[in-house]
Amino acid sequence: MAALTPPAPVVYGEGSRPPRGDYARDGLVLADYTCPQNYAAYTAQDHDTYRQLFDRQSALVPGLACDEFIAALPLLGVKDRIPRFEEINARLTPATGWEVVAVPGLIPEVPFFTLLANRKFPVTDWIRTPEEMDYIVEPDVFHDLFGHVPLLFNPVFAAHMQAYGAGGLKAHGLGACEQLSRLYWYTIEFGLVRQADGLRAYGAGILSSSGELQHSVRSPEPQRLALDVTRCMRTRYKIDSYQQTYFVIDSFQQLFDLTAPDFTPLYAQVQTLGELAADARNAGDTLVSLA
Ligand SMILES: C[C@H](O)[C@H](O)[C@H]1CNc2nc(N)[nH]c(=O)c2N1
Ligand SMILES: N[C@@H](Cc1ccccc1)C(=O)O
Ligand SMILES: [Fe+2]
Repeated sequence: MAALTPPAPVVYGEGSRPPRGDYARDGLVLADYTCPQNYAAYTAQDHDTYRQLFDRQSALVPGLACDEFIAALPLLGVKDRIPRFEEINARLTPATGWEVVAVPGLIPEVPFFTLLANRKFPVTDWIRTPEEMDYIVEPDVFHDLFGHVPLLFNPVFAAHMQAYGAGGLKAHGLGACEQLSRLYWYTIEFGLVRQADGLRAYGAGILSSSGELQHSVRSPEPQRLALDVTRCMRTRYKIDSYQQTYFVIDSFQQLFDLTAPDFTPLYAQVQTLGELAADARNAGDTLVSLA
């Protein structure tokens, strides 16, 4: 797929101007919450935390992470210290037009989706403390770089992520952010893909987790459903435990195709059908077995 030319930067209207982070750039005021990666602020302990996380997690991925992720992981470059984002962009931008940009943490939906729509992936520029090695509440630089960035080297997934940005801004306008965030959660963060040689993880929340990678692909405990967009958008999720339900795709092209149609009628259908618990069993679900 030819590298898509990123659209012109988005200029915020007054209403969506964020409380901080207004940057004047090339004459445009781009209030997008991004900040330069504060590389000097990282301590030796921070770099060592990244190295330990990278070594532990990359040893776990064979047989559990999808092939595209394993193929792209080396493109993150250095693994004995936190990479400079421009080191990654030197490879990523020529590959799919994506650019990693630093943000101070979780940012509001509109700036987040606007960045995605412009092929800019927001990467948190701090790293967890050694005490948080096994669990963090918010995404840190390791979750974002290790979990999210490798698949941005894949042209189909890269195009899908940009479509998410535009879709997110549309959902915001329709008041459907909650529904769309469930789809994001169960695909981009916790999605599974069925390969010829079995189930594998592609969701960043799984790929960057030492415990959930094995659980999601091997445990008989959770249910696994073939991805149905409406079913997925009805399904609540928990942020502080392993998923009780995983949604499974057959390929990134299928994911791209399933999410291409206009979601407006689906958002209405989700409202009518109502929400489902994270572990709900529902008639019409297509179960995916472990074998
Ligand atoms: C879209 C997703 O569901 C969630 O709402 C957004 C909000 N803001 C974010 N901000 C950052 N920095 N990183 C993220 O992953 C997200 N996720
Ligand atoms: N096709 C969706 C937008 C979208 C694209 C890709 C991923 C998620 C959402 C819509 O019309 O709202
Ligand atoms: Fe994430």
